Amino acid sequence: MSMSDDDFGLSSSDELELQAVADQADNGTLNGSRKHARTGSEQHNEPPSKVPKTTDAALNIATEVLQSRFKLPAFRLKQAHAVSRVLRGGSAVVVFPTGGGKSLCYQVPGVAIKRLDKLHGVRQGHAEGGITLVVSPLIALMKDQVDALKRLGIRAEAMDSSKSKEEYMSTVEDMREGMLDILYCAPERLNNEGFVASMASVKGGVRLLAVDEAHCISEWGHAFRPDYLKVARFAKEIQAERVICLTATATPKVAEDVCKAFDIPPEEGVFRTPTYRDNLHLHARSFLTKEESYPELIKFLNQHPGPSIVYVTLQKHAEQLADRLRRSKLRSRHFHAGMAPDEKVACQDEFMASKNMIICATIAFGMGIDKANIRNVIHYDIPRSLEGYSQEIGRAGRDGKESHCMLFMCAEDFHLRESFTRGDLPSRQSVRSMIQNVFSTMVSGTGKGTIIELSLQQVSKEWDIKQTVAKNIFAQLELRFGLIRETTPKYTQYQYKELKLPTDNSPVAQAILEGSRKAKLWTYVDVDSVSKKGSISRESIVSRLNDWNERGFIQLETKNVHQIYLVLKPLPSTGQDRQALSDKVYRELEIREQQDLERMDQVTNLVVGKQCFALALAKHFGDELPDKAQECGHCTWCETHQPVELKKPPQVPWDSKAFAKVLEAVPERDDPRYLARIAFGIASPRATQAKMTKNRVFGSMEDCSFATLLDAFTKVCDGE
Ligand SMILES: Nc1ncnc2c1ncn2[C@@H]1O[C@H](COP(=O)(O)OP(=O)(O)OP(=O)(O)O)[C@@H](O)[C@H]1O
Repeated sequence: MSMSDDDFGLSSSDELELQAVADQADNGTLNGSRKHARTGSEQHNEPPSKVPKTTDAALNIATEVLQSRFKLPAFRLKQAHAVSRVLRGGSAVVVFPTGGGKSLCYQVPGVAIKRLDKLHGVRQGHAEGGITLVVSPLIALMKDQVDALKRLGIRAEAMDSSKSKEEYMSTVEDMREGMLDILYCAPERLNNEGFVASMASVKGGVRLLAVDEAHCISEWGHAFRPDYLKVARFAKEIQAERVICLTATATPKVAEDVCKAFDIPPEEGVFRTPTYRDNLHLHARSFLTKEESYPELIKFLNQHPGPSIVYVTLQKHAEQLADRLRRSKLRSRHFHAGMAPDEKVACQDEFMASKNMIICATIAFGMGIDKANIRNVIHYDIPRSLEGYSQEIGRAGRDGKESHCMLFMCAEDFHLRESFTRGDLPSRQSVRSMIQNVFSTMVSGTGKGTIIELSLQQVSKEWDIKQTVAKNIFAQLELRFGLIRETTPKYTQYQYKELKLPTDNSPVAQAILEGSRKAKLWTYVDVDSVSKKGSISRESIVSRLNDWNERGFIQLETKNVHQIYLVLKPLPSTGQDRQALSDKVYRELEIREQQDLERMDQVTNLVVGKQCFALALAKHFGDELPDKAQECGHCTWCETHQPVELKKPPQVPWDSKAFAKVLEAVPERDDPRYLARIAFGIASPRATQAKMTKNRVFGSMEDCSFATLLDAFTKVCDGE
């Protein structure tokens, strides 16, 4: 089976976001340049003496807010501990399982902080007010949260790219006037100079900075995003009084990294609740092929009726499986981020109301779904990591009733999983050449005004480096080496698919419609030329497009984004220095690949291990079973005391004919990874451009291990 970028449905912006959070990212240790935010009283704008000290008063107010505003009777799990620490001015890390109630840990303080000020008679006048800022990577979830808060009468807003200029300005104004309690934004927003400046001058300051999906900060996390490290720097720059980091999945190492990034003392500042849930029965089975596993899936679903989620890796497989289940007389629908917004909503609504529906979905489904009676969560394909697995099974049985989680290990799937991981690491030569060229040809200006302007899309094409990886290389140059600093990007090209565009006779709408180029599927808008032609500001055009997108009239995508980096230090100028820098960057990318491969092994080891699944999972997160029990009593291991045996396809002998054909089809000998990827069936910008993904040799050696292929092609390229 071969894989291409399209398989991941990267056409849809929220899948991009989700994928970025969920998929293995690609960068390395950035410890060297970590800048620490101050915490506790040291971090306050107010003198420490004015910080409320009595826990009881803080907790009383928090409970009062919980009951009167949020209409909930009492805190649960360790919510009260975390809220109380935050209200006393401390920073915290909260590790609660999915649906554990993390949001309340910052939402309640977001309202209670100001009441507490009043009670203690502090911050009257000038410094009154302030806001709670929430950094969250998922725009769709942000909107849901804001709507829910508004319904409760809490002054909340979100700053996302779909905001029109007017809406943006009105939110900024509200902030200035101290009219806002909670503001959500995406981490990318922190690269926007205007936003950082407005946060630094918000009336009353940022009282609390909440960082959602905080595991993205850690290089040990399954979804490391170097951009996320900028949140720690940002916290310091805007002098956030205190910070609360929230995640559902943090191994001890990840929690340690998050603590380090924000100077949170691990002993008092980390609030963790056990992930173990005794109503979840964890099962696993092993198969050679999907044809073998499908009848077992049907059997399982028939034996365990009730609302179910079946997770698969690729969008097209979600569609195909749902279709197949329907043909097997099961009520089923697919869900993935490539669907139109109203289709997604309809699907979710139907699932929420149903008592027997099966959703075949990619990982895009589930976040924000608060359905208590999901009876089964099935991984029909191998999950990407134990963190992902744990998060996904956590959606089952929130009502506490018996629920079943089945993991199918299918030998056929390993190829796709490995392709994901192997597809990220570019060749060393690509990274060297990219850095060499960027530093010599894309730098402009002098002195303080020196900038690097580039299009990641072009960089990616030219040097055969995935865009996400290229972005991470620049994040390394920024955070680890302090050479550059990313600033507000520039968009030059927008494109949209019409969904149901209403009549809009406004001059700006007319200018867009008349000045755009309509192709079969997409309409292309060159913002600068439409602006010139129609004498309409760039901002009005962009905000109208965003408005249409927001209302579901169009599906909007931005193209030709130009990344702008300010140059902070003299860049290495000799070829030798640039190469040394590139090699340091490359080393980190190699480490990421290794970690991602290990993550896959961890999933396999859970299933084939001679240990209770629930215990092994708890241990992975630095936890244990209640009363130090060694067995849960109802997982596959506990029921059989036999490890699941991994089915392995018979070893295929080395196919020298296929090897020769690859060499014949690909004349280049400059990059063994390029050759190995083509043989293995992994798309890359260079392969796509050379139309190699359509060539017969693409994926022709997928039965070989990638490492073996790499070895063989390296020998050829080295002339051995
Ligand atoms: N103390 C409480 N009492 C009753 N309901 C609560 C309490 N805390 C949270 N909830 C409810 O639990 C549900 C899940 O909460 P929330 O969305 O904050 O979880 P989460 O930990 O952020 O989950 P996820 O990891 O999926 O984002 C919500 O419906 C919320 O209202």
